[in-house]
Amino acid sequence: MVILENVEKRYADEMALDGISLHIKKGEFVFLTGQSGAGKTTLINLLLKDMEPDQGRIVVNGVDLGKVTPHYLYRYRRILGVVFQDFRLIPEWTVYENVAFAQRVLGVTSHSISKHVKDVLSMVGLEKKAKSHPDQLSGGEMQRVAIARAIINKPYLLLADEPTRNLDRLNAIEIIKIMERINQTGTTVVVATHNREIVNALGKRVVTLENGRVINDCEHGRYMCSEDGM
Ligand SMILES: Nc1ncnc2c1ncn2[C@@H]1O[C@H](COP(=O)(O)OP(=O)(O)OP(=O)(O)O)[C@@H](O)[C@H]1O
Repeated sequence: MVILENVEKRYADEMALDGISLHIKKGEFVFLTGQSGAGKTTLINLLLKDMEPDQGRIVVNGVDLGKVTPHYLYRYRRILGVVFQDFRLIPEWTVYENVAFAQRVLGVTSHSISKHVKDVLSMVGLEKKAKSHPDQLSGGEMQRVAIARAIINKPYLLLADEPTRNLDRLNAIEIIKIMERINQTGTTVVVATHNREIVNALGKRVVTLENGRVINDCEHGRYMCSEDGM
């Protein structure tokens, strides 16, 4: 479960999040929507503990983020998988190496890594691209590698910030279907997006932000929870 209680975040005199309270259940799939500047990225960054809130409390899987010291940050981050709009792959490494790295740092044996990489690449439909480098892949393929990397350690929570922004329509749909499949394996998924079509197609929970506040929170919602009067 993810709990935010009255969370505030300000940049200089800009109030980015203005008293956000939100509960996300284990296994939920949640879209975060809202206009540019509404506070979606700030919320994701707080969940990553990339920054601290000025007020309020954030608890993820029983971990109170306010109590996580820098020394234990890496442990907290192990329960997260993260996907960004710009993929963030290491260009000099192959697909295999990019995905395997998250397991290498945990000291997993080469034999197990090989099996796990094969499994996640198959889940994202890229088993034949293990030896390719990022510059030999399409944008959609690069994002699928980034997803494979994000899920290889079986995260409790998968966070994605505009994962389809740099993709065409068909690739965007493919990426979101993969995230839905990951969610079906039990991983809680939070996706910040402007993509109206994919939000409407999935019929998942939609939390809409405006000026740093939650203005709508709909089960089985549509974009901004508004088009069908929800
Ligand atoms: N590093 C920063 N310094 C100052 N203000 C910032 C900073 N980052 C974000 N902001 C401001 O905080 C508010 C929320 O920004 P945030 O990036 O969270 O919105 P967003 O909903 O993710 O927008 P977008 O959809 O354009 O990515 C905006 O008014 C933005 O200008």
